Amino acid sequence: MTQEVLVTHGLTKRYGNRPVVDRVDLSVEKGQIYGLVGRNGAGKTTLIRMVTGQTVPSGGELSLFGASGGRELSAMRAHTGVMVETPSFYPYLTARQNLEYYRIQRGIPGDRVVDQVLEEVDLAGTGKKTFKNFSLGMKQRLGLALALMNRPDFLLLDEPINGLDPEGIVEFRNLLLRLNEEQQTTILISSHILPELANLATCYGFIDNGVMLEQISAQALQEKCRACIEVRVDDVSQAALVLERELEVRDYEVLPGNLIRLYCFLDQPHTVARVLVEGGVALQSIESRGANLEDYFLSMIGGVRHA
Ligand SMILES: Nc1ncnc2c1ncn2[C@@H]1O[C@H](COP(=O)(O)OP(=O)(O)OP(=O)(O)O)[C@@H](O)[C@H]1O
Repeated sequence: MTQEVLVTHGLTKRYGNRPVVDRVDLSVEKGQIYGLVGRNGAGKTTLIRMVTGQTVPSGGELSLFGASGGRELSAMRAHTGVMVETPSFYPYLTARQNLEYYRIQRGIPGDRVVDQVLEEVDLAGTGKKTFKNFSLGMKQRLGLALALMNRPDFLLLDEPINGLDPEGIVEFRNLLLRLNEEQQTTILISSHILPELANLATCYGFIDNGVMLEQISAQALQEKCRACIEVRVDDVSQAALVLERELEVRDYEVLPGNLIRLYCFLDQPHTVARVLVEGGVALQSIESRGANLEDYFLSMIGGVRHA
């Protein structure tokens, strides 16, 4: 049985008359790593802030671990860990001293937790190094450590990878995968760069202008973004027949606009072209397309009319 950690129905936030989150339906299941993808200003932070209780919704419903209102919902928020902006740490304190400060301030019992979370984010060895001398990657990992201090079941991270170098991205990604695998932490992570979430998210939600455009599993997205040969022909039925008969092609799909995508013969577009022409098909264009998540995202938001 799947267990829903977060569900929203028609969740809306308006500033003045302008909806910045507009009737969003979203669901995050236990164990998922949910990638919330959208351009700057799409409404990701506002959405996350409504879940964490930092922003009051203008409309719609929200439930966390099955609790949808009042005290019950507040109690469930105690099971979440949040990293919305890079938290303000003291520049002249070490990682440990900074976390110890927040532990006391938040009333989290036992000082062992500080060492545990530092270990988990690979900062246990930073010793006397003070925060001002940390790399951006280390700063982000310290932010994550802070979000982990209350041992959350559900982590919400707003653009934590933003600005990290490729090595920092890999480190952060591995950390989240480890948390997800070893501690079954459910994670919602936002980004405006879809490929940053590749090999990490198990499900994606695409948001633009406050509107949820699509929720799709990582597997389905990979399928959609597979490398292919795209051919435009005068007669798709005839072309499909020729490809099946002459090349025994089975892995293909027919799209609107007289397009066929082949997921085989990727290194032989000339063979595909020749067979089609010899089979009496008028070939209008043939193109090899690489797998590209970012193109998919851009084509999707490009296709939406902005009000
Ligand atoms: N307190 C506020 N008052 C008015 N408008 C706001 C407020 N907070 C956010 N907005 C607007 O809401 C829209 C969505 O902002 P939000 O920060 O949620 O987007 P985002 O997807 O997180 O983008 P970014 O990555 O740039 O933060 C933006 O146009 C922003 O200017």
